[in-house]
Amino acid sequence: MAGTGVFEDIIEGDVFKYYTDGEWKKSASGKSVAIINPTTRTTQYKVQACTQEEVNKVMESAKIAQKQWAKTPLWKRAELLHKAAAILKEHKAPIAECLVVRSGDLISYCAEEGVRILGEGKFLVSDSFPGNERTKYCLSSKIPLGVVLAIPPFNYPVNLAVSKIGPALIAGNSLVLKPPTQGAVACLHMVQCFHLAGFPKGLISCVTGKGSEIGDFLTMHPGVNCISFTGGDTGVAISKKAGMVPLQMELGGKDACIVLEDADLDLVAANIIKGGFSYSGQRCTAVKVVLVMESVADALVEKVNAKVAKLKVGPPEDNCDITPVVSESSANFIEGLAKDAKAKGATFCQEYKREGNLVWPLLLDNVRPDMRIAWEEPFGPIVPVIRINSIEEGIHHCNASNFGLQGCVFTKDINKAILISDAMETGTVQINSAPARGPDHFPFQGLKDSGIGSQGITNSINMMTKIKSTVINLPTPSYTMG
Ligand SMILES: NC(=O)c1ccc[n+]([C@@H]2O[C@H](COP(=O)([O-])OP(=O)(O)OC[C@H]3O[C@@H](n4cnc5c(N)ncnc54)[C@H](O)[C@@H]3O)[C@@H](O)[C@H]2O)c1
Repeated sequence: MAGTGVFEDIIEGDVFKYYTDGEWKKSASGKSVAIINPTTRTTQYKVQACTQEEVNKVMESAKIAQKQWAKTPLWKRAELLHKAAAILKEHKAPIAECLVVRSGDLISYCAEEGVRILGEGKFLVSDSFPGNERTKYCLSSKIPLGVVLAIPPFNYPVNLAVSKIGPALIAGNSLVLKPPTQGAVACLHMVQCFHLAGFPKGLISCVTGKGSEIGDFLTMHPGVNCISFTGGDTGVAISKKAGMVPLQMELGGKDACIVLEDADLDLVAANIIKGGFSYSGQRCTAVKVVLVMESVADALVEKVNAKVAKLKVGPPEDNCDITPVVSESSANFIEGLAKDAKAKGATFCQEYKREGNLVWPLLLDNVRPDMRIAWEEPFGPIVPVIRINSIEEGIHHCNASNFGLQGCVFTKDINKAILISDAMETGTVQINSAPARGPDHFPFQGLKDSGIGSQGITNSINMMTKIKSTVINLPTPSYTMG
């Protein structure tokens, strides 16, 4: 149960506390933010509404703690991360087993990868550049950035938090976490695992509150040296407001699934179900548009429909496949897309049905480019199908999107698959599988409005460091003789 056992300290009354200076505290604001249960649409939990003053204090502590942490040997940093990973895995029950095991492994991998890549630097000699003798030796190494601000989204609140925390800490940074309100409770439990591991005070903090009150204040705070954000369009706005700090942005997507005539349609149908409807479609890498060759479209739609009919719809407690989407506004948005498609003549393979935040799975056939669903990210269980007459048409649709996260192509012809993959303007293309993030050490990045930079453990560690060089100047050229 949330807030019990070793997690007792993180809650008082019915409000979860925030974490700063190694302690769980109540905000001086006396206010809280409600977390609404998507099924019952009533308040399930509450978190502190932190003030700007409290954010300032958190930033101050983070700065001080980072200076000490940067002087902590790499192996010791790794040791503490391994400890946190073990504690997280040990206490998976109250957080949710499926969220935690992968995250524990991710933290351990960060520790191991960090020890390897941060233990190495570069040595350059000057005579490789024209006009120079060998009079200068350049030693360069990776050093921390300072305070990293981590902002994960609601749909993977633990995994997408530790994918920022692990790299930041192993690289010698301190970390301020601002969890998504829907998902904050899982985040706060995860933070307690880091607390129990014994990280120094102030090194990790977790502030909760209203985006309108502390969102911009955090992202524009002069104490922040790096922002790692995963979410929607908010990220585009943040990137315009943030100062001269490195940004890692993993944003929305409109992942296309291109299906050629020779594709294994059973495999495609299974991947559309998994890729389009798991998590009720609330995944950045969900299949968000199917671009299928006209000649196989009827057969594919029939296979997908047969599988949609088998999806269990209802509350998460009943282990259903399709469960209520995160908020009423999200359900309203999805409904808007469905209504627009209806008005413009899309074929509804199932009847549109909604109760509260629960939206029944829906496949829309014969979608055309003038419909909003052809371009917008529903973040719900609706998958549009656009019938195409050539591969070029499919690639053109994919590349006309303002998003460029992932895409996938289904064909038995590897040569065509490679050509299509190269032509698709997306951060990753999956061949014969639905888009997906991971394993967590794979590079993961979005082009265009889908992001800045690249995630993946190695890339994130590198991104959260800067290069420092020391040049040794010799009075006379010196060449190694053997
Ligand atoms: N590319 C990826 O890796 C990836 C992964 C998961 C989700 N997503 C995207 O995330 C979106 C869904 O998640 P969401 O609804 O939580 O996204 P969101 O953009 O609404 O919120 C993301 C985070 O930003 C915070 N936030 C909101 N306003 C803020 C502000 N002004 N300043 C600072 N922080 C602020 C939120 O509290 C939350 O923690 C979808 O668009 C999805 O595609 C992307």
